[in-house]
Amino acid sequence: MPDHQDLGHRDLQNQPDHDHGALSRGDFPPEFTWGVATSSYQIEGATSEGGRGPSIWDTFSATPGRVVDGDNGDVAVEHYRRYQQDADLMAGLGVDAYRFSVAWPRIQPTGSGPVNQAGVDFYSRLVDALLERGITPWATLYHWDLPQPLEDLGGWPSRDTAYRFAEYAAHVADALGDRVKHFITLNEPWCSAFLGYGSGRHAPGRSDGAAALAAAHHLMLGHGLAVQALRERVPDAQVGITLNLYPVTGAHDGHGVDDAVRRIDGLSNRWFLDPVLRGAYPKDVVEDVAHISDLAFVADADLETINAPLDFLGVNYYTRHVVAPGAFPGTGLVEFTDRGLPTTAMGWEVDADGLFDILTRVTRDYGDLPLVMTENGAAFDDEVGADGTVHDPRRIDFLAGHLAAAARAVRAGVPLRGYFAWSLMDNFEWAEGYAKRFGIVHVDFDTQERTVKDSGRWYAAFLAGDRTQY
Ligand SMILES: N#[N+]C[C@@H]1[C@@H](O)[C@H](O)[C@@H](O)[C@@H]2O[C@H]12
Repeated sequence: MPDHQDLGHRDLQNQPDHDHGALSRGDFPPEFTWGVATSSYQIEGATSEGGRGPSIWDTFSATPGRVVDGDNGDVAVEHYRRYQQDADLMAGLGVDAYRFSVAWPRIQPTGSGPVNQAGVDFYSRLVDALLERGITPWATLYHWDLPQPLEDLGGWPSRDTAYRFAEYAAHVADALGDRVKHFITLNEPWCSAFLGYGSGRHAPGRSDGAAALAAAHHLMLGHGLAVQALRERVPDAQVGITLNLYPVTGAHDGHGVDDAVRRIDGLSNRWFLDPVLRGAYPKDVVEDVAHISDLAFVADADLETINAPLDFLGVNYYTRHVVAPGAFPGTGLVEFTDRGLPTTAMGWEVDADGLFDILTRVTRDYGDLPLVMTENGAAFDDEVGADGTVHDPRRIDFLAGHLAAAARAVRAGVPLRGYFAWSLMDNFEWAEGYAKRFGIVHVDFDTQERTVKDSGRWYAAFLAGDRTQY
């Protein structure tokens, strides 16, 4: 069991900028974990094979207008059948670890009841393939592919789903816990709840603020119950949760900006950080959402369950939020703005300093819990050249700049323990379909041919100890 002390506010000295330009893995602790990350629905395909049941993303993708170009994960990048080839790719990159997700609908096709042995066998084969190549498996239990039958029974707004998730976690622990010792319960519950049930931009595509808040709560309750199930079955496991976190900055210093920053920091970050790491919802944000929900779904012992001791916090970082009061000050409306910085293909500003800011903030405000960058990367419009290579200098610049920021955070005292590049290979980018490429390995979606991009070669060289410029 973890024994970190919550040291409260830490005085993290912002170390002087490193000798700008020189960076190597030697700038990180020797035991630092270097990896790549993916998720089941984004890469596996074979959605009707091996006894897998339907997920909310199968349903959402099949709904006209929900996903760009009507794309879906039916084929994806065929990882279900190409996992040995992909494990070879990872070995070639020289990664220490691979963060993948287990598809709940492969383990329990209806979301409850007996285990589908073919599904268990696939992940068992994948884990063995990784271990044979000296690659440590990190398993995410939930990366958004909820079994559709559970959505039909209410989905994450329903408390029962939290209990079904804990049962599923126990099955995964029983099946893989002899070889998998790193577990992430949830990936980005903010997206599952607020994009899935709030804006409807993600599966299951509902637009109901009260349902979104209930979903967020039951996702976190499921997290806490799953931590218990994992610890009972895999006592030597390292267990964490992954949150997408954002530094939030005011667009100017005019009237109302501080409140805009507080509101967005509250809903983006503290609504999940505080229950998971402090066992309480942030009071100011409870007031902000009171007109949407009275949180009647919160039962007495829930926050104690959610505040289960963790071994690490996974942080997904992509960009910063820059905000200003909305057109009607005092209404609580907030506008998201930009600073005219270079952007990725997702339209997100490239802001490596934001990585330093969010890592130091979490350590300063929430104590010495080890942190792991479970995702960081960028989408750019990559093309395979006539010579068969993929030149992606902007992704190299992105990775180098963010790794430099991570090294600065380590020097400032952040207990950062690992970094997983998002993503191993181009894949199904949710509502953007296959139009957005995040991989350090290019995939021809027609032929399934994999081509290591220049950024993949750069990452491999970095992992091999080469010094790089940034
Ligand atoms: N968008 N985007 C890229 C990336 C997405 O592909 C991952 O599945 C999510 O965990 C997280 O949102 C980040």
